[in-house]
Amino acid sequence: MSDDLHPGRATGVGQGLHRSGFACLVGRPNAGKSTLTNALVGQKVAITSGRPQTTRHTIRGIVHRPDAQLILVDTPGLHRPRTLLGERLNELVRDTLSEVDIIAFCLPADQKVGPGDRYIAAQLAQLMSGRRAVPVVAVVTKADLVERGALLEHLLSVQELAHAVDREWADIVPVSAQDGYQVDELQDVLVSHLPEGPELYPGGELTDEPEAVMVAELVREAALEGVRDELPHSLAVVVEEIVEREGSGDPAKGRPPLLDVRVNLFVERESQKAIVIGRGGSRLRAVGSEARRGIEALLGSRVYLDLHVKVAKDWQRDPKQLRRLGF
Ligand SMILES: Nc1nc2c(ncn2[C@@H]2O[C@H](COP(=O)(O)OP(=O)(O)OP(=O)(O)O)[C@@H](O)[C@H]2O)c(=O)[nH]1
Repeated sequence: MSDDLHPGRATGVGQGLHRSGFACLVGRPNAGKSTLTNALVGQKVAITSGRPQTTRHTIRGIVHRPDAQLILVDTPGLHRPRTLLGERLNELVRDTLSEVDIIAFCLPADQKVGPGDRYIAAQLAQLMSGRRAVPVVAVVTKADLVERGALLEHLLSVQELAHAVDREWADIVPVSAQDGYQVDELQDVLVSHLPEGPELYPGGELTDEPEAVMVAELVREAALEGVRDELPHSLAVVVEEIVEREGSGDPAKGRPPLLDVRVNLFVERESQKAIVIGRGGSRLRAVGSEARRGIEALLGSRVYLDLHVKVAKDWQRDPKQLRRLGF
């Protein structure tokens, strides 16, 4: 492939620079996103569980290398909305996409650029400009299925797709997840668009403690009850610790120990904090007892639940913050 398709590549390899961040693969159904994710991640990933990390970001894999950590997150497929639900879903997709550092738009080499691709390109065009513009790399997948001439033609029509929405792809990379053609190249290209930063998942591992995840989910549900419209996606729940209070249980008498469960709720604004806490703390107390019942049932133990509400400004926009918040 001619190198002018890969302008401005700089992975920082050998420069002692470490990059980290989030990437998202989009594309119409069957474009080869899952297969490519697996090929990119290869054997280098260690995910202890396939459980979604949150309802909004499912981590599909981590590319863990000495010079970079690339976290691949999933979104529901971008598609043309036919229903209101579809529109809402697409809003959610756009929210997620606006938080990543780089988007890879997958277009299969064996299929002509079609209306579905044009729809996605138009959606991406919005994200590619504005306050926090996200670069988009066009990835021509399944390159093994077509001859070189046809591939070149396809690359041109993919480039044209960007021009039609008045944008440029940050790169165009043909790959084959099947035979490994250019998969490492693509990895380098994606990494080159990440900001400088430390490992977000030390050792490339997702520590997945199912109990903590479920406890967080129970608190989140209780906290959103009745105020979902006011706190759409602005609430993040982090379980700080679950510890047994010393000397609290008595196995001889069949008395279970008391667990101290400390949980932080993060919102974006003071006004949201006020909503969560309620007048004189009344709402937070109700949230606490509701969640505590669920947690006691879940853990089979008595629970002392300690909830703290904190303001973390614009946490949704900042991937590093998201990581800190357990996303
Ligand atoms: N020949 C060839 N086939 C591929 C390649 N990548 C994916 N496929 C095939 O294309 C089909 C779709 O691949 P997926 O990875 O499931 O596509 P997807 O985009 O994740 O699909 P959705 O989950 O529907 O969005 C599967 O049958 C794959 O085996 C490739 O590089 N070469």
